[in-house]
Amino acid sequence: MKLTVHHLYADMMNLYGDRGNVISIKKRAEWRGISVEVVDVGLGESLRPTGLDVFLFGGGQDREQALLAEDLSGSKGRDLRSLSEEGAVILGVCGGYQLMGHHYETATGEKLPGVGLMDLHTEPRKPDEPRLIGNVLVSVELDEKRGELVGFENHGGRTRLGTAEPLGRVVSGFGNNGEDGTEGARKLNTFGTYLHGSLLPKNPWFTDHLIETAVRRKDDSFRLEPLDDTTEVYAFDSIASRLRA
Ligand SMILES: NC(=O)CC[C@H](N)C(=O)O
Repeated sequence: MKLTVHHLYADMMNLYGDRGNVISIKKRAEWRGISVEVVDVGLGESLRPTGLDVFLFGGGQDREQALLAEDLSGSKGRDLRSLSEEGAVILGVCGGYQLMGHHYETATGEKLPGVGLMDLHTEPRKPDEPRLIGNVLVSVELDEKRGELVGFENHGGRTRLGTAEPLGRVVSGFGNNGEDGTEGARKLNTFGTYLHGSLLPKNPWFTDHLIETAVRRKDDSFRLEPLDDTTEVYAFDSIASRLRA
């Protein structure tokens, strides 16, 4: 069994160690005997799904996002929309997440078109509003699983959800816009979130959910064996306990 991790714009979208998400998926899959190939997909390059895939899209600043918006406006965006509708596993963080909606309006008022994977859009912060920065704790219900995610957010944009479901509810921090208590978004197996950190190393249950979902598109009975997550749980708890206090 071989899982392909498609790392979108690896060299441009890697704020706050988002590359850690790629490493986390790779290691946790390999520790269960699944071999993993990581494929970087840069500007002008097409997606080549294999049927057992995870697509990862990290965060970046407005400057990078403008370059990507153009790259995503053609066949790559169309391919991502079909993959998302088929139930492929796609995760976007912050700048990547913002481009998964209908549009992102930058701090200077440039309206960048998004891929439209989910019904949401992102507005710029108003001149008197701060950037939303800090550690975040989010409670999440995913199918039959209920859990929490910790991460670090740093964004000016305010995301407003249309019909897209939130990924979770903010326990501490700001989330999508600092107002409505929602964090991230989800449609089928497409996920967007403001949580850097990087996210997946500190939230192993969510990493496993992504791996398991990707494999179960081929083999419905597939289950991951548990791992010893002492280190990951320690990393999670050291932040979550402070945020709950
Ligand atoms: N951290 C990020 O990915 C930044 C995203 C976006 N440029 C914003 O500030 O809203």
